[in-house]
Amino acid sequence: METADEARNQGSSVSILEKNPRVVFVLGGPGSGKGTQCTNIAKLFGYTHLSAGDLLRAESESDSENGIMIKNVMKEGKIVPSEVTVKLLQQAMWKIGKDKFLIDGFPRNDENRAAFENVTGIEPAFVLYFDCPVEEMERRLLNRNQAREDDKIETIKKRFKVFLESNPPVISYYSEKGKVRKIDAARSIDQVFESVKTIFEAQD
Ligand SMILES: Nc1ncnc2c1ncn2[C@@H]1O[C@H](COP(=O)(O)OP(=O)(O)O)[C@@H](O)[C@H]1O
Ligand SMILES: Nc1ccn([C@H]2C[C@H](O)[C@@H](COP(=O)(O)OP(=O)(O)O)O2)c(=O)n1
Ligand SMILES: [Mg+2]
Repeated sequence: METADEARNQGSSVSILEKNPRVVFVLGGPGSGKGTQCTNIAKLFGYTHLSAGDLLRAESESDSENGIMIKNVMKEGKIVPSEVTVKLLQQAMWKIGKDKFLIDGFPRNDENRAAFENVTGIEPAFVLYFDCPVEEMERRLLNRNQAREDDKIETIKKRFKVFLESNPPVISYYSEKGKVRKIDAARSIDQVFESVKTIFEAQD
């Protein structure tokens, strides 16, 4: 995997990282409302929304050598190796060339977090954390209707288990840095967005 220095030596493609883009990580369990809220935040506050899951799904549908591996990992509810995901995020940031990104569904574990930091040298401005009870997340996922292979109950259960194990170390790491903005995500979409707005208005 490229380090920040190696990437810099490769010239113009890394210009976006040299600009030190503003990055907000958006975390929360499967079904907590990350994607829904990111769409609203992007519109109102001018961020570019990058969903790690969407990038991985697109990669898994391409001819990429990693396609089958990604599909299998997702079906098992596990987390794709960081080098694959970080590369996709980094490429998307270069290609889009904007300077304010919402990174949705990443970092999902401590390995994701450390890899992103090492490769890009970027620290998030803050971390938005949608806190929602598992029962509510399960109800939402079973009604999501996006024909996602991983929204079947067997995979949903596996994803919850992985989330409950892997998310706390990430939240602890950023809590110690005073960067976590936790939101009660069990309320309506509009109520959650009111809290989100307050946070972005205070930060921007
Ligand atoms: N606050 C909310 N209350 C009820 N349903 C919601 C809420 N936020 C999102 N949803 C719905 O729940 C499902 C999961 O939301 P989504 O934004 O895809 O979550 P995530 O990206 O965290 O998995 C979607 O069908 C969405 O429309
Ligand atoms: N950083 C990430 C993000 C997603 N993935 C994989 C594993 C996740 O269960 C799937 C789906 O992620 P996605 O963020 O789209 O899922 P939710 O919106 O939380 O329901 O992708 C990953 O391996 N690593
Ligand atoms: Mg999502």
